Amino acid sequence: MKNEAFQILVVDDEKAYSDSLSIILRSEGYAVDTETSSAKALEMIGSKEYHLVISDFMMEDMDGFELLKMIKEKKKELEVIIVTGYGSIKNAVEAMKKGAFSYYIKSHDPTELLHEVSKVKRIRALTEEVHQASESSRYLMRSKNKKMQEIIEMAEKVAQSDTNVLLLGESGVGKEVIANYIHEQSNRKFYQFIPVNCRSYSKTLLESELFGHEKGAYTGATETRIGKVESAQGGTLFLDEIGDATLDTQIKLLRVLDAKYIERIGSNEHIDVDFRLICATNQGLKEQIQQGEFREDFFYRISTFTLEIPALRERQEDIEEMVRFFVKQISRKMDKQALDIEPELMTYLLKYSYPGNIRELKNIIERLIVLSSDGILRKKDLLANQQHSYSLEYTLKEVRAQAEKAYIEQMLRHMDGHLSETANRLGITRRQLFNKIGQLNIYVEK
Ligand SMILES: Nc1ncnc2c1ncn2[C@@H]1O[C@H](COP(=O)(O)OP(=O)(O)OP(=O)(O)O)[C@@H](O)[C@H]1O
Repeated sequence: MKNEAFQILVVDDEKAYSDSLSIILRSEGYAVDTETSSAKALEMIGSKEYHLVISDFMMEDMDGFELLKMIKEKKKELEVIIVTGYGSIKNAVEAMKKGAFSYYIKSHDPTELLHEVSKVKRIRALTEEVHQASESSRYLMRSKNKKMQEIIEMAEKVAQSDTNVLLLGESGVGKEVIANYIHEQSNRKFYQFIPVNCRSYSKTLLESELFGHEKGAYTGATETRIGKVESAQGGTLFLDEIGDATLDTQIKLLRVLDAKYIERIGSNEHIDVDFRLICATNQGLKEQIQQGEFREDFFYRISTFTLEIPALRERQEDIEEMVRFFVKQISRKMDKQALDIEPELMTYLLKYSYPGNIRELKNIIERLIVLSSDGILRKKDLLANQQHSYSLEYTLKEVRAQAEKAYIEQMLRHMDGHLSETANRLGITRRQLFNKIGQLNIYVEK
């Protein structure tokens, strides 16, 4: 961040002093506002994005402790440097214990203050970097689960070689996140990580997406286009849902892996390619081989090293931290203030089975944040507004069961857990309701 983008608010009821401080700070290029009243300063902090407040400790309308406390309540991450006379160093030290960044003694050399300001700026830049990394949808959160820890360790090891990797696991468990992690840990990290979802394209389109085409290669090919394999030059190609590639496309990929060159569609020119291949699937490739839908030779070629990522329900020790992580990540993205999680909601989230895995957990949190109007995430919002968007791997029977379960739970809550009334409203007998509660594993609040 350039100094001009670093916004400082100087608060001092002695105007002459705040003016002279602001001249010094501006001479270094910082953007500075000054304010003589603490109450006004608080208003300004609420309406403008400051990076630092430099505040006098003794002011008429509010003492430094109180102002510091109110600033930190409003904006926890906003740093405050306390300015004080020589006589009240003890108070300034106390203020640091309460969250001030540092203090500056009025009679000292102003370069001391400038030094502190540049420290705040540097730390700010570092935290922003960390935030940006953890805001990426490719960020890999560490795990407390033993199996997951082993997988991450193995991913780090395999990253050092050029081996092809096959990632197995249900939808939403983080296969793409792991593939990207392998790339980032490898020497290929200076080149690109190129993901392609084989399910998103028809056969012709997938091949053109992978290998590119020359202008006029087929109807609609109005421009020469570079394929993803070429874009992954030097880096990593990630083929998601590889089970959806047709036998023809599999042969072509196998040839590329052997010969290490491609031909764009509509051209005979050989273009040398060098990349690492990571594939992923949530289907049983072995069964597909038996049914003749997947080539055995291709399977062996892509699965030199296989990692099976566990479902979220098998790593329950991670759920609580993940919930807190996504609450922070998503609320920052949506520009919402810190949010609290109601304990009943956490209990529910810890018990839930997440058929859609981490993606589903993330979606649930996002929905809760949108619905929360008072800074608290509540269980009732989740259940009352459950949208019926299902991951595309259920049978109709399973979807029906989920919908029934959600509706019965909603009615039970509405009827304050009164079983006969609930059965009545649902148009079933009490006995049928009991059966449903058992079959669908419905949670009845006591
Ligand atoms: N370890 C993790 N830390 C933080 N976020 C994660 C982690 N694993 C997965 N996610 C998040 O969960 C979501 C699903 O992850 P990802 O797309 O990698 O799953 P997938 O297994 O590749 O899914 P699909 O099979 O449907 O392609 C993403 O939004 C991703 O950011």
